[in-house]
Amino acid sequence: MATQTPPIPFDEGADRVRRAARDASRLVLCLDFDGTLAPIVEDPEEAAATPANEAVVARLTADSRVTTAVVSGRALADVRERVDGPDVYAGNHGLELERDGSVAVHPVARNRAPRIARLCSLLERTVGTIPNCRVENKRLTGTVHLRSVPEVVRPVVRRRTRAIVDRFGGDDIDLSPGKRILEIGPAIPWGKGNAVELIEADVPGETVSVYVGDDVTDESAFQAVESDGFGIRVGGDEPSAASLRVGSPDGVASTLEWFESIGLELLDR
Ligand SMILES: O=P(O)(O)OC[C@H]1O[C@H](O[C@H]2O[C@H](CO)[C@@H](O)[C@H](O)[C@H]2O)[C@H](O)[C@@H](O)[C@@H]1O
Repeated sequence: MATQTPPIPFDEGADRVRRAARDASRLVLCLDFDGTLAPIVEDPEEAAATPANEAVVARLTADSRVTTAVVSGRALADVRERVDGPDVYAGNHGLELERDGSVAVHPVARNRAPRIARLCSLLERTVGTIPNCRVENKRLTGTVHLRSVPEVVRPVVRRRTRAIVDRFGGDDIDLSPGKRILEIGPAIPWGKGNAVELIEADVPGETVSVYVGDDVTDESAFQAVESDGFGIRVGGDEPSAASLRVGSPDGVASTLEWFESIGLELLDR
């Protein structure tokens, strides 16, 4: 596990980013969706990127020196509907990756998809009947949403979900936390960080990589970029593998605009 220290505000670390950009000829920009491009909302169906984020991602994608990727915990098909046009999409926390028009799916995750489907249907019939508890079947992973469940009831949902996943998932399926969610997925050592490494490997020349995200599953991606780039965490100064932070999806838009107006100018200087 990488050292986790409190990230510093992006503005305070911008000089380091400037120096790294001068040594590079290309920018790899990987972006999480919920809580990063899109503000967190009660109903996951209603989540949408802010207009400023949508616009700046489109402008950066149009620049030939930039590779943009959206790397989400949502199913690839879902996140694709929500953000238009990046060069690469990664869905289900990196288990599916769309590059150059073709989609690669982690083979173990593909094999375990029927188990996930079975678990999601069991969960729908059990915790899913608790008012405001929603089960999202994302094919390769599943999510139990707690955000709208009254606080006193959440421990019951957690307990029942854990019992079902232990009983019917065994050693093959993991349960992990997220922002007011429980994520069910194949127990394999693969996450967003692995997807980011594959994306970086496709880009030739000297690159500077940036990953922006807000949740625990983004930590492996911060780790992947921090050796020769920058993790930017959306949120407060809780310890993270990211060295930099911004406060909100509006702060993400300002930071992406900084890359557009200042960062790109410095490439190859
Ligand atoms: O990796 P991400 O793109 O950030 O996806 C992580 C999960 O995001 C969604 O849930 C989160 O956002 C919802 C809408 O704002 C919110 O209601 C929920 O409480 C958050 O945890 C999505 O629904 C999940 O499938 C993703 O895994």
